[in-house]
Amino acid sequence: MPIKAILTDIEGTTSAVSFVFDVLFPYAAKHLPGFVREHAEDPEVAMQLGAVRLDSGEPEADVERVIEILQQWLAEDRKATPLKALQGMIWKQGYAAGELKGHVYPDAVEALREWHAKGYDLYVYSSGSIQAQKLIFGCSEAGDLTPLFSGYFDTTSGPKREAQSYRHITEAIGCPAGKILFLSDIVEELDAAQAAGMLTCGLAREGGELAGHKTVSSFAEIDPAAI
Ligand SMILES: CSCCC(=O)C(=O)COP(=O)(O)O
Ligand SMILES: [Mg+2]
Repeated sequence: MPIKAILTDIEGTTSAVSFVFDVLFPYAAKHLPGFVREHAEDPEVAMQLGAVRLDSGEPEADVERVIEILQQWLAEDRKATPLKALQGMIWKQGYAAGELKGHVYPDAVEALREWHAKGYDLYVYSSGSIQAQKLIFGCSEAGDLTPLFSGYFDTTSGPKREAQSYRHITEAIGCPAGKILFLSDIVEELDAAQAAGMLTCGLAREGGELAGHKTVSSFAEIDPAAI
């Protein structure tokens, strides 16, 4: 069955882990306290602070305590939806100020452009919020790549290591799972996508093998027509 859609992870797949860990996360950690204090009453921010109180089991937490919880989650790299939403809002300011530029590997840029031109529908699935996904590709070192994508999925579709999340995404994309190719650097994510019926390809940019999945070190090695 030929591939119709390609769904890609970001961190470690289209973009360097080091960009996320050494640039994006520290930027969010540095600006989070000031951002939350300044915007605590803004409806979008207030909604996320409420979700932190709920998820942490601390319904009475004041703003300073919520900041502490968020900093703890940041340190643990917790893929919590309210943290991810707030990170996206903070990064938006960094991209707008010219302090951030999204890293996308040149081989990923070239392949994504080629696949789009050939008619494949391209989608993103990342733990980063949809806003953060649009920013990394929209304000990338290679320019605005968002016209290449047909849609974005984040943790609101479910955790990346659970097959059910990929079933939700398949339904949203609207084509059979067997026509969707999922790309990731994490074997548990590939396993979950495969369990939901998707085809998979692992990215091991430092070399090596993602057990049970075709593995490549660059997008240049992926030919969706040959999968
Ligand atoms: C949208 S860039 C920031 C990515 C991020 O916040 C993250 O947690 C990485 O998640 P991924 O699912 O892309 O590995
Ligand atoms: Mg990844």
